[in-house]
Amino acid sequence: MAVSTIFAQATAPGRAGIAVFRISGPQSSRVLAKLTKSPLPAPRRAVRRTLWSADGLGAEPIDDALVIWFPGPASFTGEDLVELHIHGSIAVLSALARELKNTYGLALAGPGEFTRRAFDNGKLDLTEVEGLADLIAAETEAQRRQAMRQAGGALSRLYEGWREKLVNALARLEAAIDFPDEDLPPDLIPAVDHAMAAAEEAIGLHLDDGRRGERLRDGLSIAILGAPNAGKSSLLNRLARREAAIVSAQAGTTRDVIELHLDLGGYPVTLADTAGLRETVDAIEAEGVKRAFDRAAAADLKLLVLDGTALGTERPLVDAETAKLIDDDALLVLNKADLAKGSSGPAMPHEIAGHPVLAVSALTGAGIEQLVEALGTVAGARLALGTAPALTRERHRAALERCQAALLRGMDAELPELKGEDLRLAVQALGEITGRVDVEEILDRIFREFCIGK
Ligand SMILES: Nc1nc2c(ncn2[C@@H]2O[C@H](COP(=O)(O)OP(=O)(O)OP(=O)(O)O)[C@@H](O)[C@H]2O)c(=O)[nH]1
Ligand SMILES: [K+]
Ligand SMILES: [Mg+2]
Repeated sequence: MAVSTIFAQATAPGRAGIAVFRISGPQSSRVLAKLTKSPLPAPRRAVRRTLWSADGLGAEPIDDALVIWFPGPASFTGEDLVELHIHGSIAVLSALARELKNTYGLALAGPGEFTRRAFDNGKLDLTEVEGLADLIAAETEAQRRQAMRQAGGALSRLYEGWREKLVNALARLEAAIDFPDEDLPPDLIPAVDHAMAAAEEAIGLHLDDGRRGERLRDGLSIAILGAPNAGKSSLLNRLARREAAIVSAQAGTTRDVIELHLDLGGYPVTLADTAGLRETVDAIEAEGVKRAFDRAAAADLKLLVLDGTALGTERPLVDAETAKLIDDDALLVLNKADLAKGSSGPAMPHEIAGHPVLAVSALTGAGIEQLVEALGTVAGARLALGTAPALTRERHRAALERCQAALLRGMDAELPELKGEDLRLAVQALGEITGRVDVEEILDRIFREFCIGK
């Protein structure tokens, strides 16, 4: 089937100084020459050209543009490709789109179609495609760095490296099975087992990373929890620097979980305000409290807000419901320090139940800087990029777990045929991650180099 030539606006919709159109496919050069009424410019050089409309009665200029000609395969898609940098007005954009469709019969690209073509033409593998998608979606510095690594092939090299070693082991094993009469080295099976064990160990270490790569993509989830009126919503607003949640003196104000995203020192964080924890007969509030506990269980970090005005009174500083949530993933915050800290008042505690406590005032902003710093430290510790590339997607995790299981089975298998089958499944699972799957092709290549006197 003939490959179609597609076009799309590469920049975001709406009015802008400049917008970029991309055209990819076999018709690209013809369209560019006709559209500019000029010969093709030198490859990969930006040149200024008038774009002409051939639509309607007489020729008419559409826009004054910068055009770049990328002959395939040295282009993003691997096909002949053209970039048109035009003025980003709605009228120019629609005039050009109309021209490309009506005069040249080009098809508007579907979502991801340019990248799909890049993948089909071997310009990117699947992890690189995903890295590119993450780079485009990156909101914080750490996300950008992780995405850049992956788009640059760091994960691809890691997984392909493991796969290549396993394919080699598989080729040797298959040779032993297919040519049993030949004199094969006696240490062949142990060597295959050794290769499987080494890969299994490396994959195990990679899987056991506290999900930091996946967390970095999603953001660290922090839940703000505590008794009614402790000042949770006030704290959320203070951290967000806007009035995101309703604050009132009435206990039981917040019902729904209110979520917002923050950039904490380059790390993405999802902050959730929740209903005040208490036993209640109000059905709606009770549902809110249930959701708060659910959120507490799902959160990476719990920010437990205590009401500092309870200091030096009969009221307990830590209420029974909040006490249930104190564990290693909890950070205690003593709010309303502005009220609690009088010259005659009781001293602020620095720890409760062995957990450090930060004194803050959501009202005045006192202590908030220290709190942000503490949260940033936690986010950094949980999300920071290590030297080895991190696992970033559930899809990869699932395939790696399948690979690992196959390796463990295969290492135990007595029969070489069964060992080989598991090894083949392990190789297959790794190949699915990058999308470079064809085992047979690699086996053929390796077999050809195999010298068994045949
Ligand atoms: N003085 C003082 N008042 C505060 C502070 N933080 C919150 N408040 C007040 O405490 C009351 C309750 O604040 P909220 O932020 O609504 O408390 P909450 O924990 O979200 O309450 P619920 O949603 O009902 O559980 C409001 O009147 C706030 O103005 C603080 O740091 N200092
Ligand atoms: K309240
Ligand atoms: Mg609230």
